[in-house]
Amino acid sequence: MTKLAGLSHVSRRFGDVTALDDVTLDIHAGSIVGLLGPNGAGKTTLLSLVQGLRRPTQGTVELFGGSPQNARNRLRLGSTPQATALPETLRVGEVLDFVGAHFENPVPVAEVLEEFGLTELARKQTGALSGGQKRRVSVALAFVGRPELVLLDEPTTGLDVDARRVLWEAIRRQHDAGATIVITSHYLEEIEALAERVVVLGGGRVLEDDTLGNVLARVSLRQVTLDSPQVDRIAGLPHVVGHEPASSGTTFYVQDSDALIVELVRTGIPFANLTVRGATLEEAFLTLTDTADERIEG
Ligand SMILES: Nc1ncnc2c1ncn2[C@@H]1O[C@H](COP(=O)(O)OP(=O)(O)OP(=O)(O)O)[C@@H](O)[C@H]1O
Repeated sequence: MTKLAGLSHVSRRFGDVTALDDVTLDIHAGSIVGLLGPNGAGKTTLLSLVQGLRRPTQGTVELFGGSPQNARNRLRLGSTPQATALPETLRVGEVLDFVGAHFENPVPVAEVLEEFGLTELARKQTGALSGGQKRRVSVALAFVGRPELVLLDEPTTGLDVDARRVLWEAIRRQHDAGATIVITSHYLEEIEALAERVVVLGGGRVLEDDTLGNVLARVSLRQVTLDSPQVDRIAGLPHVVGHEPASSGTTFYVQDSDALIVELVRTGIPFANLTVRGATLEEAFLTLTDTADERIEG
């Protein structure tokens, strides 16, 4: 497997804030890596180090076998700029042309427009685009230079479901054509739709780094909601990984709901109004990262 980028024992601090804490991670050619984590987990900081926009406080970052600060290495990398960074008075086609001119062998503008469903918008000034349209232009820009590695930071935030799916299909086609992709997202369904490997960041640390299937299996929790005067005692039982107040009673996140109920009966803890349902992946993932935060803080 060819290593395209890597972080070795990387920490990055901003004053008192530790955005990344001893992160070691390699990105190999041919994969789509999903980078997940709650707000402030360190995802954007990690991408900015790989892009050479920031330097690590400790540890080393490598891009195509060299330094991310090396301009020749950066030419082999594509990334989404912030939507607000688009020059407002230029037309969509002109922006794609302008960015393409920085690369040796750019994709023809008409082809990029077609691939990302932007043909109709080619003559529109970017300042007149909707938020979702700007996002699509930003993602298209990442692919203009035929990059080997593409970093997509929350590419579909603010898009409706249909627009999101159109972008996912384009990203998948680009991957099939040879691009290696790192994508950050708050949307688990996005990571599920695209990623083969999942890295979960929390509090600046790598909490999980595994195949999509294995990570999903680990975060597949069930929710048991009930009324009880002894919430703390239930929270301390085996299988319970988290709990929070519900509209009626308390919801406990558990790996094995049957085992919890057996345990409730065995210990004689009083309870009423019990319901069980599968946790959504979003809920399961947040519980996983919250639990890890408590572990790190505690
Ligand atoms: N330039 C900066 N100056 C000070 N603190 C920063 C800076 N950039 C990031 N941080 C802090 O570092 C931590 C990680 O931020 P980062 O933006 O990498 O997280 P993230 O996972 O991308 O979050 P989000 O999902 O909200 O975009 C946060 O606590 C953030 O406040």
